[in-house]
Amino acid sequence: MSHSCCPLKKATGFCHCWHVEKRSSLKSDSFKIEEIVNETGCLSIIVLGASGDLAKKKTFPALFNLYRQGFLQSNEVHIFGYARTKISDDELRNRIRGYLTESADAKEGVSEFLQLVKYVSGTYDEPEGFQALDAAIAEHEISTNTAEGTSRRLFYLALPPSVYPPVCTMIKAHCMNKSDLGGWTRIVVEKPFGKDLESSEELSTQIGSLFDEPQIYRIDHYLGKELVQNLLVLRFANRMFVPLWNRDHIDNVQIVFREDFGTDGRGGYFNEYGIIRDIIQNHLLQVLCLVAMEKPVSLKPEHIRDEKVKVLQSFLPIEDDEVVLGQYEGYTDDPTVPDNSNTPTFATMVLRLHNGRWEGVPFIMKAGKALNSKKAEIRIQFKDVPGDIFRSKKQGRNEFVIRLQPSEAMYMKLTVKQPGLEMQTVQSELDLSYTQRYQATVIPEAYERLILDTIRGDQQHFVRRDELKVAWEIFTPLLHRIDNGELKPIPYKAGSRGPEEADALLERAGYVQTHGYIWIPPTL
Ligand SMILES: NC(=O)C1=CN([C@@H]2O[C@H](COP(=O)(O)OP(=O)(O)OC[C@H]3O[C@@H](n4cnc5c(N)ncnc54)[C@H](OP(=O)(O)O)[C@@H]3O)[C@@H](O)[C@H]2O)C=CC1
Ligand SMILES: O=C1O[C@H](COP(=O)(O)O)[C@@H](O)[C@H](O)[C@H]1O
Repeated sequence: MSHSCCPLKKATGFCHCWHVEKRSSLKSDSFKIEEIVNETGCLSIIVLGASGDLAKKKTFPALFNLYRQGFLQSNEVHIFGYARTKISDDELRNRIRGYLTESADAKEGVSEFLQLVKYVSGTYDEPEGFQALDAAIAEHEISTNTAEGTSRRLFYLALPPSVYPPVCTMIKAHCMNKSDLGGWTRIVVEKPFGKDLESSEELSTQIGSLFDEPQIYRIDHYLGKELVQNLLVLRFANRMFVPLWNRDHIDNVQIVFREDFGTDGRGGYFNEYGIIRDIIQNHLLQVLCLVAMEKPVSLKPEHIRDEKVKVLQSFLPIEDDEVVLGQYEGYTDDPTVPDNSNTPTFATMVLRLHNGRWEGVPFIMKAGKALNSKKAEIRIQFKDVPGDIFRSKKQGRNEFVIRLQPSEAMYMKLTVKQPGLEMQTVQSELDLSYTQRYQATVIPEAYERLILDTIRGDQQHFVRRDELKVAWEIFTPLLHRIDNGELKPIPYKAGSRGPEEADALLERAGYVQTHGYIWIPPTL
């Protein structure tokens, strides 16, 4: 490393500047699940609902990033957009172009990538559109494959769940992989998968009658986030956490999602679902499973998903007095939202597990839109030190915080001696901030990682049917009470912390807030 920046080096022979070294680390080989084989040959990715919000903001950008990094090869892959909107190939390309890259070095690839994208227009419940789609895919397969080529077809349903059944029926009837020489047909379905236990089971049965479970990828993009994927490693590859991760040491766990904007033009969708179905029943519950589950037998997808199901089966019913709902003022100004809407845009609730590891430990789930900040994190608060000779309890407890976004980090809040002559204690932290520690690493977008998993046939980070069923069992009684108007959201100001009653619930559940200390993400 050159130390020419240091003015004292000449006099002392040493550099006195601080440098953040770009250290190489000891890395293990990446883990490969034995059954997953790297395949080659023609790959068709079909984005259904290509005219929509998710497709332009997440699906196409993720595909572009995979292409840019060489995971999608131009001699193998073709991407098809499909929707009812009547637009040309170029119109679709122009719609998505602006979402593809922010970095200058990636600009060149954009036009090449867009040439791989074609558009087919059609309805979701009639054969004609799907026959045209099948013909377009087949044409690509014939032109790409050598005589003995395979055919891999990935259908990404970026659509409202209400159209999943007709779309799956049409795919099954008209668009399946036909090659005798190998390949597959897979479908990716988005959340929310149903509205309650009954509708979700109905949807699962309909889709299950058309596709086998290994062909269905129920995506929950929180499972593709870097720090969520780190949870298994953190918990099961670090000896120091093993004795601490249980009811003997942990007082409470919080899993928090906050957004500083409202429903932003998605009011019609959101009002039908609400914050519990949109965020808590899927994203936060999946995170909770990874925090609470036992060590799986191996990293095989089925072993991991078996452990998640056991956690989900251990929940006690949610009590109404452990739920606070909110709705931000101005939510019903959206013309697609009825004035008398009872839909919560905020919820805090306590979930309780009835098992040996977690009995008595509240898992506090908190999610809200139009709040005063945007972040998602897991906050594990430890119990007080018995016989605390420093009386440091007043300053705050040990907390292990996993910041999922923004500024990915994990930090451990500790009580330490305040530097100086006095014996005083102060709250501080051990901090692993990703922007600082992994400066040269670009953290992949969740969708990028998960789409790559679907191509590779890795189901580890996708939700299995029985997992989904138990997830709905937990929330359906509460959701029905809200839908029936038995529980009402409390109004809160947009840009606030949410209803004050939520803080009171946190306190009742045992969370002790640290006063006068805040973690600040380090800057470079
Ligand atoms: N947007 C987001 O940030 C996220 C979305 N999701 C999920 O992804 C899926 C797609 O979301 P999003 O893109 O926002 O949805 P959109 O409302 O943008 O719908 C996508 C496309 O589906 C078609 N469509 C819309 N409503 C209907 C309808 N009632 N009947 C038939 N077709 C319809 C439209 O295409 P056309 O009219 O051209 O056929 C539309 O462009 C949903 O399941 C959503 O919950 C999940 C995570 C985040
Ligand atoms: O699934 C959804 O997630 C987004 C938040 O995703 P994030 O990756 O930005 O945290 C949320 O805005 C949306 O309402 C919901 O449908």
